[in-house]
Parts: sequence; structure tokens; C-alpha cells
Amino acid sequence: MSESSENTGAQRPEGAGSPERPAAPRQPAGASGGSGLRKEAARAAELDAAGPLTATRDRFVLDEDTVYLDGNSLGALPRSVPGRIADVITREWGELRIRSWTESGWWTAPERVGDRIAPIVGAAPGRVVVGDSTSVNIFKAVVGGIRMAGKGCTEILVDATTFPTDGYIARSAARMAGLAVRPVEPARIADEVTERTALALVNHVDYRTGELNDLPGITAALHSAGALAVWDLCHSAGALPVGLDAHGVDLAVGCTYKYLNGGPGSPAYLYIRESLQERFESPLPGWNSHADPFGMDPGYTPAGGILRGRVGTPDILSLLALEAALEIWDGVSIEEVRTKSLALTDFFLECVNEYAPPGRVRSVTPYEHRRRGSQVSLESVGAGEVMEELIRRGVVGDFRRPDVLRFGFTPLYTTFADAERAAWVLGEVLREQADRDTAADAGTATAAVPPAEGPVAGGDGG
Ligand SMILES: Cc1ncc(COP(=O)(O)O)c(C=O)c1O
Ligand SMILES: Nc1c(O)cccc1C(=O)C[C@H](N)C(=O)O
Repeated sequence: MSESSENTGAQRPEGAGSPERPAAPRQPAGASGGSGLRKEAARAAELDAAGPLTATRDRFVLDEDTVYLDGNSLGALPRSVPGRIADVITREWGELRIRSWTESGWWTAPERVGDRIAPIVGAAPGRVVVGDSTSVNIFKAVVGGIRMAGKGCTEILVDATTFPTDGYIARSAARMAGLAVRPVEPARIADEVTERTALALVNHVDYRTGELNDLPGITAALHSAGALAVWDLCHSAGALPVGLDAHGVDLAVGCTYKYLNGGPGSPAYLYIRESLQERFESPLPGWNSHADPFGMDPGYTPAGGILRGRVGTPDILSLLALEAALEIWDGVSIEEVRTKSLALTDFFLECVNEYAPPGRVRSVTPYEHRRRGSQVSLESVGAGEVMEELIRRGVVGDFRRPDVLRFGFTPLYTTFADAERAAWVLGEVLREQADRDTAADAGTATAAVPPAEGPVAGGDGG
């Protein structure tokens, strides 16, 4: 099975096609679908014209030949970034050199950029610090959480459907602390937590299915049992309201290269609830989190507040690229982003229902709005090959083994025309696949995934 769409969305430039098969040009919305004007394309044009968040697309580098639906893995490049990075390199580094740590604000960038992310995840200033990878921040959060837990705790819970890195790091952290790890489905955490549970590490949105877990409910249930709630926001931050302060979340981490568009490998962030900050003992107490870093004291005295989440020298180029990327959020509310995200994913599901031949795909993303993140995941036979073909035809999503097609919707730049075009091309690819299967021996051909209940997804979207 080909895996070129699995890790990075595409291993060749998007829409570039293969030497044997050039990329098909993208049809404009409203184009003919083979039997006259497609009514969904006309509807997409109306929805795009009505906005909101239509203008923010122009602030990204995107090409009109490609439908980019992989912002849940790597966000598109904001136009504000290249110029800013050129200035950081030529002037701040090239001319000011070491002076930039103070004069260009490099030293304080982790907290400053944290304060820029804070409103997007529902946190007040001083509660988010940026630096290191998500994996490293998971380690800080889990060990820091365990150190704050009650003496009698014997275990931590980990989301049984977690993105793998969370599970790996949590198991290692628990082993160091002499605690057991119990994988539990997010929906079961409220029933499974006990007074011996130190904390639970849970993904806000499931990377594979796009399911949105109940952050307020799970956090409250953990607190009732005396446990801490540690959330991984990689697939929700920048796509929907999180409400960290409002829901009393204890610790949270997330990456910035998906819906925050910070760029490949841009630094992650750590949130520490204000009332826990003075008790937070980092397992990675580097000199950047010392109360007096330039005192060069051999003994460690932690800084106050969120500075405790820092470790070593920040990755300035990536951090300042992220800061420039976040300018797009000036004047944009996360509530309007969520409204558009749900409208886009609803519309995409409707179009897939309309265009996909019956029984070839089934949505594993919940249809109820309260359980849906900002991606649609469709189970499909031969998903790897289907995604390869979609990418060849200019529709870039990705594929997760064994059979999931993922389509991520970034409301800041994804249009309804993108959603319609992607569904149309998917329909084409699936119809060709079905025709090939029919032509082959019906007994040995790939069997179609039976639809759950008729259409791709059912329900009332509430
Ligand atoms: C939920 C989740 N957690 C963590 C990560 C990865 O973290 P890192 O940036 O350390 O690779 C990802 C994606 O790569 C993810 O989807
Ligand atoms: N972080 C990634 C990377 O460095 C390379 C390719 C993909 C990624 C991803 O972010 C994968 C993503 N977290 C996922 O949901 O599968």
C-alpha cells in the first residue's frame, strides 16, 4: 500500500501530479459537474460571499489550483511571516546580534507569544508559555501534575484513543514516578476516575476521528475525585473555543503548527492554571526558568508564575514566525471561527452524501456539533490509494492507517467552494474505484464499507 499521503499529506509538491499523470486543473466553483451546473457549487459561492472570515484567506499563501484540507496537520503559510523572518535574520540577528535578546524582545518572547495564544484558548495573560515541542510539554505537564497530586495516588489515566506521543510520554513519566498508567476511553473517564488517580491526560479532539471530547464535563468529574485534568489541545486550539480558565483546567499543552499556522515544527505551549503555578515543579528546571537566570547560581530557585514552564534557550526564529502568524487573529473571535468551522464541515458532509456512490465511505466523525472538531474523517476501502489520487487531482487531505481519509477545515482560509470541490473530486475517485471493483470479479474485489445508516452521516447536526 502506498503511504505517501500518510505522514505529510503529500511527499511531492501539492497538485504537482506524477510524471505519468499531470494534475487536473481545479474547476472553479459553479462549474459543470458533467450534467449541468452543480447546485452545491452555486450554494458554496453564496455561502462564501456571505462570509464571515472570507477576507482572512487573502492573508495566507495559497494557490487556487489546490484545495488544501490538511491544516489539521500543517497550517498554511501566513503572508505576514516571510517579511518578519527576513527582518529577524537580517536586522535583529545580522545587525543587532546579541543586543536583540533585550532590544528586540527575544528573551521575553515565550511569555509574550503565550499571551497572544491565551485568548484563543480562553486563558488570561500569564498562564501560557511557548517553547519546546508538544511532546516535551506533555512531559512537563504530566510530571508536574503528578508532583502536585495527593500522596496516596497510585495511577494516572490516559485517553485510550490518544495520539501516540501522549501515551508514550505519559507511560515514561508514570514509570519515573512509580505510578501505573490506565488507558480509558474519554467518555468513560468520569466513571473510571478514583481517589487514587493523580491526573488524566486527554485529547480535546481525537486526531483520527475528529471527535470533540467533553472538556468541561471530564474536567469537572476529575476534580470531583480530586484528580487533575491535563488536556492536549493540538487539534482544537484555533479551531474552536476551549475555555481553559472558565472550565478550571489544570494543565494543558498544544502545538502551534496546525490551526495556529506557526509553521513546521513551530514551538508548542504549556498552560498552567494560575492557582497551581506556585506549586508547579518542573521536571526540566532549565536556567531559563530560574528566578535569576544570569545569576548563574548552581542552586535552582524557580521563577514565579508561568516562567516556570520555560526550560532552555528559546527557538527564536520559529517563535517569531509564530508571533507573526498570530497577527491574523487580531479582530477575529474564536466563536466566529467555530461557527464557520461547523458550517464548513456540515456542508462538506452534505456534499459527500450527494456525490459519493452509496456505501463507499462512512463518516467516523460524530455528526452532533457538540462532539465534532474541525475535521471530517471518512472510512474508505483503499483509503491510502484514494488519498493519493485526491492529492494528484489537487485535493490535499491525509490518510491515517488503516482506512481513514482526513479532511481538515481551517476557517481562516478554507472556503465553501473548497469543501464542495473536495467532495466532488472524492466522488469522482470513488466512482472510478467502484467501477473498477464491478469490472473485477465481484467475489474477490475490495468490499465496500457498509454505511452506518444509509447516508455518510445522519442526525440533525445539533
Ligand atoms: C494530539 C497530538 N499531540 C501531540 C502531537 C505531536 O507533538 P510534537 O509536536 O511533539 O510532535 C500531535 C501531532 O503531531 C498531536 O496530534
Ligand atoms: N507533526 C507532524 C510532523 O512533524 C510531520 C507530519 C505530520 C505531523 C502531524 O502533526 C501529525 C498530526 N499530529 C496528526 O494528527 O496525525
